[in-house]
Amino acid sequence: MTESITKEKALEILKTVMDPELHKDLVSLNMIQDLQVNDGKVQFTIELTTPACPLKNKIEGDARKAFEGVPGVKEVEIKMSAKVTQSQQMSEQIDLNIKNIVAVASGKGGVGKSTVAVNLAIALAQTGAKVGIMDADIYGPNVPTMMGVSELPQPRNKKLVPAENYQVKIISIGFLVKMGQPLIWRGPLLHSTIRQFLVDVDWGDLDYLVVDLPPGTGDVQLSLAQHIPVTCGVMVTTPQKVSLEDASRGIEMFNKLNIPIAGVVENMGPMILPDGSKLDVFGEGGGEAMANVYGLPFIGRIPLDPEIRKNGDIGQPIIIAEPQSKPAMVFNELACEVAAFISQMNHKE
Ligand SMILES: Nc1ncnc2c1ncn2[C@@H]1O[C@H](COP(=O)(O)OP(=O)(O)OP(=O)(O)O)[C@@H](O)[C@H]1O
Repeated sequence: MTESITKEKALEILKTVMDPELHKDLVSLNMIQDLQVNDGKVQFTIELTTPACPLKNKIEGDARKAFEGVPGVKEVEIKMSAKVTQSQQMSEQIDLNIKNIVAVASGKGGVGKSTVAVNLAIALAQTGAKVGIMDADIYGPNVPTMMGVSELPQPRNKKLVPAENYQVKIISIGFLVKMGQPLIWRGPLLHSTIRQFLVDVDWGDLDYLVVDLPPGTGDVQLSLAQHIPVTCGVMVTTPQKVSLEDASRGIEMFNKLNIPIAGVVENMGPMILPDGSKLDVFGEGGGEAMANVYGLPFIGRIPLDPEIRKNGDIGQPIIIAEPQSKPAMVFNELACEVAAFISQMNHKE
């Protein structure tokens, strides 16, 4: 049987190719975009940190060489492009007093993205930071329910005033639509609403704004993330294969937008039963393995726990309702990881 080349194998190979200036591999540096492997043909784009990269030819040559003699590789097609930092461009366009925007995303619905966003926001606020959460999930804006708020205060000075609970300021698309009433969000309406959520909301000064993106990695999510000056992303997945495949598309979405990823979170891992044994529902470890393949930090494994659902439903996130529980501790560590990632990023700039 002849060996065939897979996307995972191609990524492993690209991980051996170093950027000669940054002394890190191209995958960890998020320089590999649009990787495709079909019938022995490997295609990808190398995105350079600066358009006038003097080492462009060397990087391309090294990447090509890495595939030489690899079984199953028939052809290698490399495109070179240059990075434009979306968030930098946009911050200049909108005058914001928000220091850092963290976008929480998932490849598909129901994996616990909002749960992670809400608990992350509260954990960050509990460290003393000024925090807001923007619920941009047009398909299921459930942040208000999870945060225990149902309406916005009266506007002030022609600006929307966010609701507030657990020291977190809250804005949600859910405040604009009646419960259970579907609303078709066409692109321009969605974008103007999101922009309004940034510009026309009296956020005050914020250290962190956590954004709960709609699930998925299609055009809606892509253009939404493009309309917000995102500092970094957090990818939420469950451990099972289908969810992981969707999550890897999510990682590629962030890469396409040049948004650095603070890490991957695996939610709904094995449930810990009262006798200490584990009940495996969706599996375990898939999120961490995926993070490793993409050279990303793995920043949290949250077990499946009925208390998370119960407390979410009554507007008391687990980090508030049961601060000593295992999931609450994981959320605290997750918040530390995200904050550390951002401070390292800001340090580099
Ligand atoms: N680790 C967990 N253990 C038990 N229940 C959980 C866990 N994580 C999330 N849930 C529950 O699963 C449901 C879906 O979670 P959540 O709304 O956070 O997911 P989502 O990915 O944001 O979904 P959507 O696609 O609707 O945006 C909620 O009822 C939530 O309380």
